Amino acid sequence: MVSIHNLGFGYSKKKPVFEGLNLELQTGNVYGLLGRNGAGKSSLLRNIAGLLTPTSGQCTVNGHTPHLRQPKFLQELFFLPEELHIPPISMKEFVSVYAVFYPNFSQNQLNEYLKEFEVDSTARLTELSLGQKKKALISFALATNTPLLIMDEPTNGLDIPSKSQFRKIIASSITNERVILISTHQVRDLESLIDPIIIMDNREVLLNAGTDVIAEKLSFKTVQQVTNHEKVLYSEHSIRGFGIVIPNEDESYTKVDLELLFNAALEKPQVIKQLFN
Ligand SMILES: Nc1ncnc2c1ncn2[C@@H]1O[C@H](COP(=O)(O)OP(=O)(O)OP(=O)(O)O)[C@@H](O)[C@H]1O
Repeated sequence: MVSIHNLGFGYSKKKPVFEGLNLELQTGNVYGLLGRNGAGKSSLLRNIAGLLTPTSGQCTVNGHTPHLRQPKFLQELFFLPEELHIPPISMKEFVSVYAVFYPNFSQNQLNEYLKEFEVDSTARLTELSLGQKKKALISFALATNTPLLIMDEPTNGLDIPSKSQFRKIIASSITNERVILISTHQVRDLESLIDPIIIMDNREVLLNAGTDVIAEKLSFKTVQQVTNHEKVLYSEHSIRGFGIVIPNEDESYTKVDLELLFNAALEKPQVIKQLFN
């Protein structure tokens, strides 16, 4: 559904944000996009949403070129940015203005999500708290039923119960016709939801793989002593000992620890690229 080949982008010619970036996104998945601050996650999302124009390469979404912003493409995409710009109107008025742009918008689904998130649909959106605003717009975004839904840091500002409601709602709304792409720093909050995992660093995509493939290739363990140093891709001290990432050589599958995976990818980018490409 999303196909990116050799994509280059920069805010100035001298300083590219990414170069030669390749990425394929298939329907039926909730992708988690990870990367350190400034890695280019928001810029990539905005390129896919057609809000920024690539300097080289191609990006297509369901056959559309995003930056041309053709009406048919805009109907198929909902982009929820990290910083929300909300008009001083109620959700009912918001629906009457914006729902017409989305042919598969469902009022019933919107009501269901707002109820699940316990958001007052009669209040002016600008008078809601940050978390409530986010939940109102996440509900609207999901109710548009667009084939591509992009959310930049959606769980920022959500309290603990809302994060679990978010996971539940997203998990129930993914279909075989849809791609949900979520950029996040809050890997612990979304660990059970996002799969495949995309890691961006140093102007490129280091990894784009499902957790089944990751577990096939890497083991995540807690050990008391780090031995066999040459095999250990990454280790970090914790209260329980050392969390380590090593190549999976004995076909025993461990649960993927996203934080360890992320740190391992940043510490040994070439090894991770070789393992997965
Ligand atoms: N409007 C802009 N004008 C110029 N440079 C920008 C602009 N927005 C972002 N950048 C630069 O582009 C690079 C990538 O930024 P981007 O916001 O895409 O990263 P990110 O991975 O989303 O970061 P974060 O995790 O901090 O949100 C950074 O070096 C940033 O300084």
